[in-house]
Amino acid sequence: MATLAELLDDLVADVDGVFLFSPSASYYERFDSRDDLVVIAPENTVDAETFVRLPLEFTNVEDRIKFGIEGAMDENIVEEGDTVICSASMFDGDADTLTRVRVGENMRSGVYDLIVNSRADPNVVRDVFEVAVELGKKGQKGKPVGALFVVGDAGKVMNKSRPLSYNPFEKSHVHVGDPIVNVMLKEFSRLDGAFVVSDSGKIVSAYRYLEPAAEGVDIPKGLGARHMAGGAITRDTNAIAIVLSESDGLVRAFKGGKLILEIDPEDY
Ligand SMILES: Nc1ncnc2c1ncn2[C@@H]1O[C@H](COP(=O)(O)OP(=O)(O)OP(=O)(O)O)[C@@H](O)[C@H]1O
Ligand SMILES: [Mn+2]
Repeated sequence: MATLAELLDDLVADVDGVFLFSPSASYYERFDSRDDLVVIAPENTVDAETFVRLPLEFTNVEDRIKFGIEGAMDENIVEEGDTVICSASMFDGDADTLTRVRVGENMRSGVYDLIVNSRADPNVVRDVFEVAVELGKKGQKGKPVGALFVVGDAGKVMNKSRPLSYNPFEKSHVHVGDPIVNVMLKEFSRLDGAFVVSDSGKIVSAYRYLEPAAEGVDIPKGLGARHMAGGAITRDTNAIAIVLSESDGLVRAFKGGKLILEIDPEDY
């Protein structure tokens, strides 16, 4: 029979990295001599040599860990096949959880890059992405719907688009992330055109017909006008586009005129 300490030894044996999620200074100092230490936190308050930024609140520890590992992959700190031990706090206070994780290429969803390296606020990108995923999962009244969200650089996006109908958000000051707004976005997704969202998350307009220049846009063949317009506007402006396809149900994101993420909402 193994003792508890032996079981823990097995858990942490032969790891390629030790990932500390938001460690306190005193906890961090206890590890000081290791050179495979990675701190993953909103800010590098412990002055760690290797640091990955976590720009969002994650109450769910699994989501936090997945997001942090994807960030570490993006920064070339770990790669597929590596095994890391993650230390995190699940309840209040200091680290209370150790998890052994094998890094897989399937963890590189593109979501970290999208959220961290976009012009708009990371929380705004996350909220819009989640609305698109939820819409993709449930559809609208059981039927599949498509939707196009253009996020960030809203002034320029407005200049490169025109209204298809009156803008229901004209005089309102509503922001993505409000539960009521998410209901409105889902409701309006049945209507034509794009939603335009500002860097700070204000919904600037619905019903926008995008008219970006399409030259130099590198979008996979087979995608239609919604995806082309969404992709092209991100080359013409510093916005990103998050697109839910009505026909194949996938959520895609575009940045700089390129497809950077493609996920099935059912798997997310
Ligand atoms: N330039 C545009 N700006 C904003 N919305 C557009 C534009 N072009 C198309 N759309 C919207 O996309 C909808 C679907 O068009 P289309 O089928 O050509 O796109 P798609 O890329 O094939 O998307 P899906 O996979 O959802 O069918 C249109 O009904 C319209 O609401
Ligand atoms: Mn289509």
